[in-house]
Amino acid sequence: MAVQTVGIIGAGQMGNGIAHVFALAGYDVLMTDISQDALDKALSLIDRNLERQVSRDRITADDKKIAMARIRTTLKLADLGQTDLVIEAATERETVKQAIFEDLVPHLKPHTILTSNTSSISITRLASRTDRPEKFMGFHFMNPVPVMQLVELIRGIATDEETYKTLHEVVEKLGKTSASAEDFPAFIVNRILMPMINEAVYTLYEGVGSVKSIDESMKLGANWPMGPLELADFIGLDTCLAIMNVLHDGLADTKYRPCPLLTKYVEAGWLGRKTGRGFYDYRGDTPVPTR
Ligand SMILES: CC(=O)CC(=O)SCCNC(=O)CCNC(=O)[C@H](O)C(C)(C)COP(=O)(O)OP(=O)(O)OC[C@H]1O[C@@H](n2cnc3c(N)ncnc32)[C@H](O)[C@@H]1OP(=O)(O)O
Ligand SMILES: NC(=O)C1=CN([C@@H]2O[C@H](COP(=O)(O)OP(=O)(O)OC[C@H]3O[C@@H](n4cnc5c(N)ncnc54)[C@H](OP(=O)(O)O)[C@@H]3O)[C@@H](O)[C@H]2O)C=CC1
Repeated sequence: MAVQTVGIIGAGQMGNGIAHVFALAGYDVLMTDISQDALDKALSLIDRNLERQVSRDRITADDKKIAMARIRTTLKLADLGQTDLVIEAATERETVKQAIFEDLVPHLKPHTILTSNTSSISITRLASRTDRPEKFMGFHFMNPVPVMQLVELIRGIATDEETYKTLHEVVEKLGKTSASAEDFPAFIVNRILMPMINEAVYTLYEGVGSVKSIDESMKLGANWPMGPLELADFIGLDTCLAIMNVLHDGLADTKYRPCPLLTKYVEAGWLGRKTGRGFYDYRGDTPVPTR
């Protein structure tokens, strides 16, 4: 089944990056969110990120103009019923995702493929609440989407071969590389990465290191491009905590218990870059550790 129009639900950090790469690759994009402010912010961020690629001669000014013209926004979830492929990229809370799919399903065309950009939540469970589990997949982009090469493809227990093949072709058209993961908690990337980030928070919580020394150690000692606490702020501390809870609940192993300090930051609303403050305070000229 050919994909031409793509619906994106959630105009946050991931939604805007997904819209960016699909529009640049020639797809027509319709992005929705529950707040007009989030949609407006996403469009200006996409414009800035495309401009950055123009200034580095990665794309031409014309490519940018055509890509921006391909992105439309709406506050009405039902409008996405006209698309060929839907990518849900709303908050990492299963109840939020389930409610979105339940509201959307009555408006969909018979052939539309449904996907979630979830970091960790069961694809089989999300699919079971729709009218098309055979056309449902995990379609997991990495942050920042315009830069990261990987897309994790996760089949639910009922996903059919045609759906998998269609999405595999879409990943190739985006110029990215797919990796297939089995549908178990947090799939591959976050099954490995998030416990490492959680361990970095424990290292801070137990006073083994400071925010600065922990991030410096992993950047200079393990050649990480970002320190684990800087990366946690980049991902979003609410998303990091949500993933740890999915691992802890789904695998029933205490080694996945989220660090109490991570929970504290989330409860304070200090979610990282997206709220201006997390393990670092981003409200000044340079990021300052908050602990
Ligand atoms: C949580 C999940 O479910 C899954 C996940 O995503 S886990 C998180 C995965 N992501 C990571 O691990 C990110 C680790 N960090 C990095 O790779 C790098 O720090 C980084 C690419 C984010 C920035 O790299 P950098 O060298 O410090 O920045 P910089 O040299 O300015 O930018 C490199 C490129 O990235 C782009 N870029 C940087 N930050 C960006 C952003 N926030 N959004 C979009 N593009 C960005 C720049 O435009 C530049 O693009 P071009 O090469 O096309 O010119
Ligand atoms: N952050 C990351 O590094 C990565 C995240 N992911 C996954 O992508 C998804 C989105 O993450 P991220 O972009 O970081 O999250 P953000 O919090 O940045 O964005 C989520 C967006 O979804 C909106 N939203 C909430 N409820 C609804 C709804 N019912 N309908 C439409 N929009 C809604 C939010 O609005 P509001 O803020 O007003 O609630 C917000 O604008 C999550 O599943 C996450 O696990 C995957 C890879 C990497």
